Amino acid sequence: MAIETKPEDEFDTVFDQNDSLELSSSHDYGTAQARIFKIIVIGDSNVGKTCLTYRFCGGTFLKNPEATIGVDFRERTLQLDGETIKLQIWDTAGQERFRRSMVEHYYRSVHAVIFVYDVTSLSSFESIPEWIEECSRHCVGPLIPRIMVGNKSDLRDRREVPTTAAQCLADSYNFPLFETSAKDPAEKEHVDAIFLTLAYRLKNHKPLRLKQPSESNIRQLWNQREQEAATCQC
Ligand SMILES: Nc1nc2c(ncn2[C@@H]2O[C@H](COP(=O)(O)OP(=O)(O)OP(=O)(O)O)[C@@H](O)[C@H]2O)c(=O)[nH]1
Ligand SMILES: [Mg+2]
Repeated sequence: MAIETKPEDEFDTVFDQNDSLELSSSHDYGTAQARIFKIIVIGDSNVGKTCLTYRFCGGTFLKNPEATIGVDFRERTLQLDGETIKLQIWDTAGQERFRRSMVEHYYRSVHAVIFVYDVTSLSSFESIPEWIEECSRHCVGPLIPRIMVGNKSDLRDRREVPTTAAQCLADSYNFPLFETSAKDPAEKEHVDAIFLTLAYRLKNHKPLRLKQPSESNIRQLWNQREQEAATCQC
């Protein structure tokens, strides 16, 4: 899957400009006023991180996604209370072999973290504490907003993780919990709401400006990612 450095091109075609949540596409990409926030999305492989971030940034369900190698970047610009906020979303690889060399990059200067599990996979839910630990090991401070998302709620007959258990875990960490589906079009606004929750929190609590990653930084990550893909035995 190609790295996405300029997703705004596709925003123009897929976003509903009359969105009731007052989200805008990226016509104002690059404006000096925009505050930029880096959000990383982590969790086991196959839980739907790519589909969730694609749903939020691209507006549709991504059919036949490939396993993420290293990281894919997505972006969406929002107008919140008259302010332009740019969410720079790092869709990370769940597979250890595809993420190993990138982990340091993920956590550097992160503003918020989304932990994703699959409600039809108990093991992905049981991994959440390990992902939280990894986050702490990389010095992500307690003031960095974190949320937990149980994806694939459309697969009602295959559910393995009860909401009560998930709520219990989320409460123990003091994280908000969302259950949703990247696939179900009826959940589109709910997916938006997850990211909006973070955006509002960041907007109200984070005055700092994140420097836009330079083309050369992105190129460096991309090269690293391609090297990994080339040496992969599968
Ligand atoms: N039914 C259903 N399937 C989903 C949903 N989200 C993702 N999927 C499917 O789950 C599989 C994995 O989705 P991805 O988004 O690639 O998962 P990922 O977490 O990015 O995986 P890695 O990149 O390997 O870490 C794909 O077959 C998707 O079609 C959902 O909400 N409902
Ligand atoms: Mg992925």
